[in-house]
Amino acid sequence: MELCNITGLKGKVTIPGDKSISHRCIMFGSIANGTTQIHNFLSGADCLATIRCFRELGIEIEVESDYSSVIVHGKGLHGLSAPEKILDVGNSGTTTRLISGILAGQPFDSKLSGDESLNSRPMKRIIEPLTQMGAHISSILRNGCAPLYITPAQLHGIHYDSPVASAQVKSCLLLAGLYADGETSVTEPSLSRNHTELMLKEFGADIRSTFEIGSSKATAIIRPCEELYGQEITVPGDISSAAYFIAAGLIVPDSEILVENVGINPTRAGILRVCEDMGGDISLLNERTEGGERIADVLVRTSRLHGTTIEGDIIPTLIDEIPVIAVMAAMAEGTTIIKDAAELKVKETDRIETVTDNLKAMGCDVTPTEDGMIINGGRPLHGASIHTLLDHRIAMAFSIAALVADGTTKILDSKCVDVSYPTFYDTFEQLL
Ligand SMILES: O=C(O)C1=C[C@@H](OP(=O)(O)O)[C@@H](O)[C@H](O)C1
Ligand SMILES: C=C(OP(=O)(O)O)C(=O)O
Repeated sequence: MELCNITGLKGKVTIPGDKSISHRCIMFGSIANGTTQIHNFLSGADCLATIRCFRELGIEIEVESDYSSVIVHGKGLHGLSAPEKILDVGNSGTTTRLISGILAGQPFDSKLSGDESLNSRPMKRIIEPLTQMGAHISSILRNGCAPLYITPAQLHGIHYDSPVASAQVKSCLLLAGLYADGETSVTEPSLSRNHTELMLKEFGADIRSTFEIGSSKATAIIRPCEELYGQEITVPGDISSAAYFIAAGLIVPDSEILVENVGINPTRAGILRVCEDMGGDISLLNERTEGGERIADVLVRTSRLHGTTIEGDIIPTLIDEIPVIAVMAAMAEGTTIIKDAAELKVKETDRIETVTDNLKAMGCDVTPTEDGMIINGGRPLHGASIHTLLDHRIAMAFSIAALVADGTTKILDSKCVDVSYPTFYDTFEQLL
């Protein structure tokens, strides 16, 4: 994909369904009794991997040709059947870690494996606590990564003090907790996205959250239950996808964009605070609650941004948006410091490296650090070849950078946007 400098992005865009919520609808619907009807499902490759895995586990999942409606014919907590082949989790960390929690409680063997990037991401973070619960789960190559092999075991409830704020680790253990013989609780250093807690409650699970006063620690507690019940769910637009249009509206000269239908759950919406902190002209319109999730339309106008510091508890609430926040920081006056974000190193790529390498290639003054980066913004960016290394977030973030860079920017392997936002470039054209 080749892109160049433009001005005046005007109009409105509607954001496709949230990736995290779409995954969970399929998973929870599969182990619930009755049907789960999903509207506005995200047809990104990651969520299609989740559908593929649950079909392989014997679940009938009907999809409209445009995925506007998906129906999951759940078979209850104990209704999955043994897969005939290795479960292919593609590029999706969420599929891998959440499904492992469910598979650990099944009376059959399963193996799962993904693409090269997925199979190099750390799985010890779920193998260790699941093993503490009594699960039989191992890394087939003994390198702490997928492919994973899971065999039947009786699970026990544990308390797990997680060293990382990770919704995938938390959700994996909570799902395993559905199959345990007692209460399971997970404490994380600060609250990560809480869709699992909100949605499992709607499905009828006995789950609650507690927060330590005077500390940022958060604990989610689940007790095994008899059954879950199918739901009708409308998936809110994904704030992680909205982020590209929010950033474009703020940094492309003479722009005004209304980004419609954005999920603004506080555990996801850190980017909105950062835009405000950077001096962005951003407002929330038409705020509403649907299916327990807060939603709004986000209006952004071109703004003179300035640098900021992003650190601490806000990091888990914007972890996937850091690549595009870094692009905004490159265009902002002054210095932006991003720290406490070492988790970036274990995403689809090492995003500290991919973001800083590509920003440097465009002429930005940026220094990678152990847990983030320091960006001295305000220098003009120039067109470059962007090495996405097949990371969808890098492709989209640098497509936005291309709009404010001199000359032409070439996004290599731009097709990888399909992972989370297959219609990204089409939506873009609506604003030109
Ligand atoms: O639970 C989820 O749906 C996700 C959790 C986050 O990962 P971690 O749990 O590894 O932080 C995030 O980066 C990912 O895109 C989706
Ligand atoms: C990290 C991401 O996803 P996952 O962990 O599910 O692969 C992402 O979408 O940016």
